[in-house]
Amino acid sequence: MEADYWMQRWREGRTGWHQERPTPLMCRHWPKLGIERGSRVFVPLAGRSQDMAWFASQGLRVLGVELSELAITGFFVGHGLTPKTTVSRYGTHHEAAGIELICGDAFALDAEALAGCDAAFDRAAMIALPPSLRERYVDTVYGCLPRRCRGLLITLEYPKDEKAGPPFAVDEAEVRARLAPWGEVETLERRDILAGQPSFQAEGVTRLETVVYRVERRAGL
Ligand SMILES: C[S@@+](CC[C@H](N)C(=O)[O-])C[C@H]1O[C@@H](n2cnc3c(N)ncnc32)[C@H](O)[C@@H]1O
Repeated sequence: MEADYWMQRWREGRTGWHQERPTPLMCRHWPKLGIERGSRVFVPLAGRSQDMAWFASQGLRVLGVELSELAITGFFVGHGLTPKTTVSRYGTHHEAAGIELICGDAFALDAEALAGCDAAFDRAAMIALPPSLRERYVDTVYGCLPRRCRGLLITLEYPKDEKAGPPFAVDEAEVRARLAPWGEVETLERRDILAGQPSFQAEGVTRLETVVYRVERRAGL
């Protein structure tokens, strides 16, 4: 999944992953993390997710990274906000109402870029990437988060031979193996969602589950 692929999907409005409401499983599990008001939440591969507005409504600050300018503009316009714009080595930063979105490549981020983050939220980000990019993604994003940073990761699981991604199936064994070098992983919920996903059924998918993990960057690495 190269940048051109995502740019084209945004240009053509093929953004079937986008939800007009905050992710219900996030609203349900986020309070368990005990993230204090004023904390900063990192949202990788942010799209124009309403989850970011939900974080702001909870008194949290947001740092997102997203390749598509269309997605970022759509987010701010959709919320009636006019962001201030600055440029750094990571890309063009757009900021309004405590929400800062970098129009840039997540793979270009480093520990300095994420230094101020206390929490992270990964929905449709890790699972948006093919296996060949996931290792690099985990090393860049999870590996650069500050110690003790904690958050939620939401994945999808389905029989891998029944559908081509994205979204890709990322099973629990893979999540645990990939994140083990960086921190702790706890499974909070596993839910069968096939009945509510007609597009997966139409592709012949016979099992579809979503899994919510609590992840915490280990201290001392
Ligand atoms: C499946 S969408 C999910 C968006 C969002 N997380 C949500 O839940 O609505 C994946 C997003 O990641 C963006 N993306 C893909 N590769 C990226 C990269 N290397 N750096 C930044 N954004 C990227 C795409 O443009 C797309 O908006």
